Amino acid sequence: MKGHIIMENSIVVEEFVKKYDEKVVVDHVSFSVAKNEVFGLLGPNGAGKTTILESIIGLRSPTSGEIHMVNSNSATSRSKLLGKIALQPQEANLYPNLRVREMLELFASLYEKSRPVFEVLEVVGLADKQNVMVKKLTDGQKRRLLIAVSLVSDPEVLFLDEPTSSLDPHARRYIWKVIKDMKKRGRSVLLTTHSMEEAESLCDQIAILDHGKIIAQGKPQDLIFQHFPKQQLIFEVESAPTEEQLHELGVNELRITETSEGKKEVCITATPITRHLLDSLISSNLFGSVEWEKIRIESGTLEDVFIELTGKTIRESI
Ligand SMILES: Nc1ncnc2c1ncn2[C@@H]1O[C@H](COP(=O)(O)OP(=O)(O)OP(=O)(O)O)[C@@H](O)[C@H]1O
Repeated sequence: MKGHIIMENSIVVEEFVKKYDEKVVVDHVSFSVAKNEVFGLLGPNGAGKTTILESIIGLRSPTSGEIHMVNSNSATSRSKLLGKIALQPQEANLYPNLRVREMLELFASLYEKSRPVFEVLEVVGLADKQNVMVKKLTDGQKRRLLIAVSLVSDPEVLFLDEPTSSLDPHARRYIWKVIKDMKKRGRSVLLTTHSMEEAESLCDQIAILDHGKIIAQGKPQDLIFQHFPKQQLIFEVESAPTEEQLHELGVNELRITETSEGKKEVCITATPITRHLLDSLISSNLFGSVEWEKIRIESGTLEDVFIELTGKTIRESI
């Protein structure tokens, strides 16, 4: 393990292999998570996400390979990591007969340094529930409280295992806020998810896993662009310019169709749609009255990348 790599990253996983009996469930996985970065492990059920996450924390030991976190070896230096990392606890760790604030104060008292409880309550959106008994919370609020518990130690790295699965959109929004808040504070987050949408909007870097192997890794937008470089710009106009006029503006691939209201729908394909192309289209005055605020750009998604790599949707794989 090279010293300088460890210094610059919160987590470094190198050639990690995990076998149960002779079954390989994680197969030579390598990645690193930088400080101030949200890293997503994506994949269907059984892909190996939880095994990787729990091995990084030191709850499972690698069959081979190395895992380092905040400059310590996960397998051999667990005590050094106390207070520096946090994993969202299970629901069984909640005390139903305590009030929300009391429960967080109890957990905060376990650490030498902790984040103010009121601040954590604000981040997870439970400030107005601070005097409510834990047992009276809804499922979504309990999940947020569990994440609050993991925030009180003000960890350098936060681990979240499918933090938003089966949550309603309201509760999900708060979890997303927690993740963005961690990043703003210069901390790292490693999360596992089945949701491509979640990964696309939250993660700086992702690794897509299938059958224990990383099949794609990088920034979500880079992965999408690598696999689906073409983008479509779509808008409606009263009357469309000729193809020749558009070619002169640098448009090489386009489709113009008539809508049910008798307007024209212009669909321009480019690799990718650049700011320069948009500027020249808008300033050309070729389109008459275009409702520019209604234009849309369509491009590939992470789901499309997953389908291309595995031949199935992530839902079909679950
Ligand atoms: N303790 C264990 N003993 C034997 N096999 C295990 C053990 N833990 C996990 N596995 C197997 O390892 C593989 C990876 O499991 P893991 O839980 O890491 O996947 P996952 O991607 O997190 O899935 P999910 O999304 O369902 O949580 C699965 O085939 C699972 O059955």
